[in-house]
Amino acid sequence: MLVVNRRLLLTTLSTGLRTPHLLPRSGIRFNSMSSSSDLPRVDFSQTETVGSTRWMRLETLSYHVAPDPNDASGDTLRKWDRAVRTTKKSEDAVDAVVILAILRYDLSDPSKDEIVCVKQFRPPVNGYTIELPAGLIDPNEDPAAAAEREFKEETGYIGKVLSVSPPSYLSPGLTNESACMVKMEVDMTLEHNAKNHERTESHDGLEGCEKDRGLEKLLLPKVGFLNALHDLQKKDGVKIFAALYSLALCLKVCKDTIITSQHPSKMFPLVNLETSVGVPPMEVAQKITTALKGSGFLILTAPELTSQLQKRAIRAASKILDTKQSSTVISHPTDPKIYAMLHGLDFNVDGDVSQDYIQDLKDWYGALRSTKDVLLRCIAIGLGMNEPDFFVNLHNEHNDSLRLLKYHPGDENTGNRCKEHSDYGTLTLLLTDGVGGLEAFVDGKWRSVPYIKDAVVVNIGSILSHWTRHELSATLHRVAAPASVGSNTLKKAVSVPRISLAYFADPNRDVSTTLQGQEELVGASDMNISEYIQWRSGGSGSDRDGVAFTSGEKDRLG
Ligand SMILES: O=C(O)CCC(=O)C(=O)O
Ligand SMILES: [Fe+2]
Repeated sequence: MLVVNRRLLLTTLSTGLRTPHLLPRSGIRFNSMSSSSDLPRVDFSQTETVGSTRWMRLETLSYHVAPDPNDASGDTLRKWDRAVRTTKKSEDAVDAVVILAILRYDLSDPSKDEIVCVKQFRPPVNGYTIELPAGLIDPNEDPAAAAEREFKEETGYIGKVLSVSPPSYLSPGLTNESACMVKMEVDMTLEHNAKNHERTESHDGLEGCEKDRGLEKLLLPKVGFLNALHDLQKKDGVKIFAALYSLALCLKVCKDTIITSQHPSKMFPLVNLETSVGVPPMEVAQKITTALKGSGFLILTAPELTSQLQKRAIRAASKILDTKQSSTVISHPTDPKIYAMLHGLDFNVDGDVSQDYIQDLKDWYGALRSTKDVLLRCIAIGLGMNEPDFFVNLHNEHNDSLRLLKYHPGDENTGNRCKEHSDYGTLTLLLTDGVGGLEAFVDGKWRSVPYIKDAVVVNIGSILSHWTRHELSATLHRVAAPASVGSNTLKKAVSVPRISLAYFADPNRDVSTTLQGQEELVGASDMNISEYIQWRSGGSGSDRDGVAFTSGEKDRLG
């Protein structure tokens, strides 16, 4: 978009230049005459060099600004300090190239692409940074050639230049340093690149200063790039180059836009939580609360619920549920499924299970735990409560459980794989392997809850519905199959096993099911949370003769 300087337009109008034949066809006016409308402008003849080293010069610039009618002094001269590279040949010469290089492993599958980054010690920030590969352009070298050379020096790969940007400015408040952004593609099926790939990160080609600074290449996935940067920042304390962070944000915004535009469901909206800590933006809180007041369901993406963690959790659940002769794995007495209930962070799984799978589930559980707190804050804010942490404080014992579920394959005669019920806690976060069947009873009909890759389903349980005087809905749901009454589920879905992981958030044990000043939860008079959960779930035994929904919820089912 072209931004037209308002002051320039006004000056143009008052000096009478608004005759139609002076206007370019686009209708945007340019003033090429030298007048006060050229201002502000630097007067380089007055530049003072304050200090200089081999590589850098500190200058104080003088620049003129337009007279300010409110400034009686009439002073139009201003000063600004800047750093200049001593290698710069002229005011407009480009100093450097910054390289966005994409490693292509499979030309038909861009989801496998990686972005080449470099980690190095940077004395000005007294720490390690993660940046794009970059380097100064040699005298008489063109930017594309400089990019190819620098890229090979820093990473060992041979890349093909796809585009070169106009000069862009790295920190224009501080320096006139400029760089062309060069986009490169690295074909990893080429022998040279494949060979170089086998070597470890710090490679032999580096010399002098680059070696001293411990420069090493880091290959980060293009899908989930922003999360990969956050992880590095959190775990290794690396400092992130601003251009790299903007690139990661743009990739994320594009991905969210594509997913949202493909999924415009009002009943089960897709919401991006945007943050995994603290207080979420008001707009997000409102979207979440509106959905949970409506269908009681929504589909959620959140920074901590990465695609990688989700894949690992599904695989771990599948492996654990396949463990032979494990007392942790229970056959459901009525539904065609097996399940395992894991409580707290010390998952106790009986049988021969790799600790790696237990760790995968612990990581998933940990990510859900912080996401749960942000969701509870969203709900408090969205309901207009004064205390955003009201619900969080009622959950600070973190009495959550993770139910791993595996549904057996069936055929067209198979009915419900999980019979209709409401969840009894406060919030449920559900991850599935994408096999269909989840249906919610909304506005008198069973409706399929869509599956969105890399997202989880969130729904409200009876306690939170009750605490909010049913402003939030504990909606009945089920995992249907073709023979379920009123089902939309296809035969294809039931012909394969189905894995899901339901994370149930329960409040602190000694909280009453009835918050002060409210009517009691139907059928649960005088129970604390422990007793109530016992009553609803049927205890910890395998007979599961609990209560699937409260009588009020049953009325809504009709
Ligand atoms: O497996 C599913 O998709 C849903 C499971 C469920 O609703 C539950 O276990 O409460
Ligand atoms: Fe459920």
